[in-house]
Amino acid sequence: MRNFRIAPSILSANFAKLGEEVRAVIDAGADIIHFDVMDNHYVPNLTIGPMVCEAIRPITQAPIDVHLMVKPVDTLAAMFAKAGADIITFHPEASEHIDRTLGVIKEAGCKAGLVFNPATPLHYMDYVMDKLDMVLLMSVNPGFGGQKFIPGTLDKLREARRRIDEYTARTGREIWLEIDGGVKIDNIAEIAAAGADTFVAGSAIYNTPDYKATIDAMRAELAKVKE
Ligand SMILES: O=C(CO)[C@@H](O)[C@H](O)COP(=O)(O)O
Ligand SMILES: [Fe+2]
Repeated sequence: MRNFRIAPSILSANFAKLGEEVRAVIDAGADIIHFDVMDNHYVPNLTIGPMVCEAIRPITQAPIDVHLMVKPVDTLAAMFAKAGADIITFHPEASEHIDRTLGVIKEAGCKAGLVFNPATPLHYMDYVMDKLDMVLLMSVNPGFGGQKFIPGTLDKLREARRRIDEYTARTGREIWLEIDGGVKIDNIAEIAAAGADTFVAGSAIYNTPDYKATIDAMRAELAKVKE
């Protein structure tokens, strides 16, 4: 049985009380804080930077998973590592030198990952598997919370799971497979069955009145998944 991790995206949190919102989802049983960084260049939206990461760092011991939707990547990746990020992922199309960017993140002491948009082919991971700690598949086009899950992502997840399992069997190294966009209580089991082990959920958690009830319901769905 795979370990399943739930990663609320603070993009849908109430920014007027962000610290409380981070604490609330962790107290409600979440495993990871997903931190969406958008630059109004690589994606048409603008969110939060390293200063906000630094501000929430003392609030929780849970890993902060920084999803960089920015171009260029390297300078900001280094700044987020300094600000206390644990995991930093970026979109391969946004980096001129993917291997170098992965190196910048790893040398700064963080776990590194690549993010695949719905139409981005998985071959970007081929020659850098040894530097990857996470593969993140977008199940919506990046830039906004609250979008609908793109069903074609399920086949892509199965293919990513196959590649990661083959790599792990060969090397003994684990790579997390995260899914991001439109994850809800009613589709999380199907997404897990297709291969994901880490589930970003923004609106599905933060737009509900009882975060614990929502996270418990997600875990109950995950408990039904047969591998
Ligand atoms: O990276 C992104 C969007 O670009 C996400 O992390 C969203 O924040 C997920 O939001 P929901 O689809 O779960 O509402
Ligand atoms: Fe994200």
